[in-house]
Amino acid sequence: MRLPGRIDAAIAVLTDVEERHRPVAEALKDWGLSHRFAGSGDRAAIGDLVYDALRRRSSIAWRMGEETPRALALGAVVFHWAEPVESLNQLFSEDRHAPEKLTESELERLQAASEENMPEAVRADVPDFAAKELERVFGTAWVEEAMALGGRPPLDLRVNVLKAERDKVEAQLARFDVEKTRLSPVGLRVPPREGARRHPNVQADEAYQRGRIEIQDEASQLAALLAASGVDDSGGQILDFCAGGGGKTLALSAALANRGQIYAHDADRHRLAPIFERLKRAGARNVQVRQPGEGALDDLDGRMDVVLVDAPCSGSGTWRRRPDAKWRIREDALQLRADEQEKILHAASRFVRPGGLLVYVTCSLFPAENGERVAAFTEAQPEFQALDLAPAWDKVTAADKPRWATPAGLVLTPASTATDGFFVAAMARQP
Ligand SMILES: C[S@@+](CC[C@H](N)C(=O)[O-])C[C@H]1O[C@@H](n2cnc3c(N)ncnc32)[C@H](O)[C@@H]1O
Repeated sequence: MRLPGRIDAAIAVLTDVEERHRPVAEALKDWGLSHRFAGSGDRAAIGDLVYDALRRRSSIAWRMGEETPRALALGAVVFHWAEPVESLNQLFSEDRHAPEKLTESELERLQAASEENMPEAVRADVPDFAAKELERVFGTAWVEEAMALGGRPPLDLRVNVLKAERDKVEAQLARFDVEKTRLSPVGLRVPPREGARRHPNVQADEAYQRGRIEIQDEASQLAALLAASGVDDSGGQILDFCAGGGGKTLALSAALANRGQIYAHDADRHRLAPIFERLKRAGARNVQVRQPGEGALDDLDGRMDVVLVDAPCSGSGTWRRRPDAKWRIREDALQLRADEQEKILHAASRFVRPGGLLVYVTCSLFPAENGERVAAFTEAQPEFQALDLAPAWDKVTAADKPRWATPAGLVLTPASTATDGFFVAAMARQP
């Protein structure tokens, strides 16, 4: 397929997403199944175009004067892939898979390159209520922070130090143009790709198959390292209360060098299911999986050095990877999330031993899910005190402290730390 056919396909996928309220990944998969002639390069390029159109949806719509799938796809190609608008109609006329030729008004809109007079809220490319939340954390820097949430993400890998060394894996994966991550001492990064170039399929690589690497954003790696720094080098006991598929559990296991004991728990046994295979591949031997159920954790009451709560959240920090979620989220869902987060914090806190740590993590940037939850929790349970993470940060990384660090928690963002958006806080229980 050439570019016109890919644009036409992107319009079809965006239409499916809009009209049937479908997640992008599913709509793309279906398109691939019903167009088997398209190669993997085509599918990746169509995916990139759809994702880029959604990442920049409000600013593209503003420049095009309409928010149709066609306007979004054309705008993404011209404004963000720097495709010269003058040659598009010629290309379209030479390709039978092309969309309809550009109208006069589309040509005019696509050629009027200026973003002058674009309102801040449009340039930020986030829903209005999110703009307010972001302004509460980042003040005047909120537009810059919001815009970075509309960029393309890198592909980050965590080197599993139980099985491999970072330098060696970096050399083995040199053909993927990997580089060492700046903050995480165990990370490698494939930088974001330009235009229709795609990221390598690292899961097919021997390094992945043999458990030497995991796919994990640098911010997640840091969150796990910060949590693990709450136990000493001889090991300790950590409860990963919301372990899901085990991303952070595996990172904790490696950070403890297979010493101590980690308990992986989740309220949803289906989410936990992949963990068994992943633990095996990673060679993690210090993890016990605790399936949910009445009394499943009773023996851990008041005994854990660290309890990690990687809470369910809006995911606003990961909008680069899931831009469709950015436009689907509703303001009233935030309150429901906040209530859920509060309940989980209280439920998890009973497992922290006196003198131990409750580490609270979200992949959100909204204060309603972050600092405010910590403040509400410590007010309700005064035997827990928010702990300044600065010393822990210095223990896990040689990098400077992040820009958005306060004694109540660290905020990592695409703009300030070149990671996904993450919040990490620690609360110490009185000895
Ligand atoms: C952000 S995800 C966890 C991701 C995981 N830690 C990782 O690194 O791959 C949040 C998880 O919290 C779980 N969860 C939701 N409510 C819970 C509850 N009340 N108790 C424990 N886990 C819960 C969800 O099932 C979900 O797997």
